[in-house]
Amino acid sequence: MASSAVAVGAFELRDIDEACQRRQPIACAAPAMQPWNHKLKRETFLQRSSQPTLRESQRRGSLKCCAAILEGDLRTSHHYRSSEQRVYDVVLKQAALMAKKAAQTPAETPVLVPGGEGDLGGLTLDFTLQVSPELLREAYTRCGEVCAEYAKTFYLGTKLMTPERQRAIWAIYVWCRRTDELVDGPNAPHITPAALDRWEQRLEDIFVGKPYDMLDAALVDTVSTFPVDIQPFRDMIEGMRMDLVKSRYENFDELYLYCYYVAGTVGLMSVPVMGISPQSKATTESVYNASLALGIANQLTNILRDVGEDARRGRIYLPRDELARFGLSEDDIFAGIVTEKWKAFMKDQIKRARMFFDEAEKGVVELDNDSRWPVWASLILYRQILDSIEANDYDNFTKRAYVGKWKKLLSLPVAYGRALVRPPHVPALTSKGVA
Ligand SMILES: CC(C)=CCC/C(C)=C/CC/C(C)=C/CC/C(C)=C/COP(=O)(O)OP(=O)(O)O
Repeated sequence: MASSAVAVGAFELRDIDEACQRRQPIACAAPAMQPWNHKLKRETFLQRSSQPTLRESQRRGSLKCCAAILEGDLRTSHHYRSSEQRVYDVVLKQAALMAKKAAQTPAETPVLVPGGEGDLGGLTLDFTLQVSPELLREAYTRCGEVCAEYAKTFYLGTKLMTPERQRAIWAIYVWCRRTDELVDGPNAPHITPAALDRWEQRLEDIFVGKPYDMLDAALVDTVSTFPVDIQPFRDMIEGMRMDLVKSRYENFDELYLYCYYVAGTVGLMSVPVMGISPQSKATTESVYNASLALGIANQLTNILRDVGEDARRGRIYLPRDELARFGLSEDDIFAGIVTEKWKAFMKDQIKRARMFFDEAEKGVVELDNDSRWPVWASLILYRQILDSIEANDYDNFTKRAYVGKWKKLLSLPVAYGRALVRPPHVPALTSKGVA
């Protein structure tokens, strides 16, 4: 990465790398290095949660940081800036790419695709794939079946989207599911960083039109039809790498990065397919930001629901410094006893998860008409898991919080009603004109 000669203002990356080796920070005028502009409320909360305040030196960054961000490489930039700042740079980049790619004509779907050979943690790949329209249809149908099996409610929601959008969302969902299965599925004990590298190479192939199997072929078609960028996909694989080696989180900054990798990325992948309403006056980046917030909110909720289950696997996805602030230690998590300290800690964590849901809600209204309903449905349902943790009196060690069937069913018309709300600031259009 560092040896390529990409111009960064007055510098080139190779100059940057040399400067970095001399540990020489400088002010950087790269376009991605914009001042941090999240909402004050959120920033204050994050500071409370041991997020460092934004110092001038952080805003200026360093040469290496500029280079890493321009390359979209969170792995390199993490020594210099907070996770939220770094992830926000990805949001800005995705928003800019969406605008740029949306203006271009879509690439042709590849017809004859040379295959390859490889080994993915025991799975041997060997083929040349002929992608005919029938095969593609079959591939998408299979993606839909997988989505229906693992994410029923979300699948039902996608049925309200246009056929092109629903199948694209299924293809993305299936890729995420397969990526997750690498570290969480039956083959997980055999998965090594090298296997993840091969999965990433396979991803790169998908983005140049070379699928290894039918499900990949669906994604090849999706990424050539919609302005979807590869970066969030790469970042999700990075999250899996992180999961292989990391089972403790020192502070919220570390946890935030993990949540971005494994869930915030899904939001960024989905927006280009779901589309922003033509009536929306919101900036693309604010919609991306809301989608990121929904991914983070979902993942934080998932973590809070699964504390006991994760502890039994030796994992604690809770900020260690915040536990300490409430007088709690690792041993308390493993002991799994609901104490007053635990309840106070949980209240604080639930509050933060709800703040991310609140931020996400502001963006749903800006999505295209037929995309709002499934997003509202999944948001309302997942948010209710937090209520259920409260209803369980914060016992997430021995009880799994869930949303009952009737509550789930009731959420669907509520979501539908909310989805009817159009983006603000624009008069509602009727068949006779402006109402
Ligand atoms: C809000 C705006 C503007 C757009 C929406 C963009 C989207 C679709 C965001 C959704 C992000 C998302 C679904 C992230 C995945 C988060 C998550 C924790 C999934 C859990 O998956 P499973 O592990 O299958 O869940 P269960 O364990 O609950 O079955």
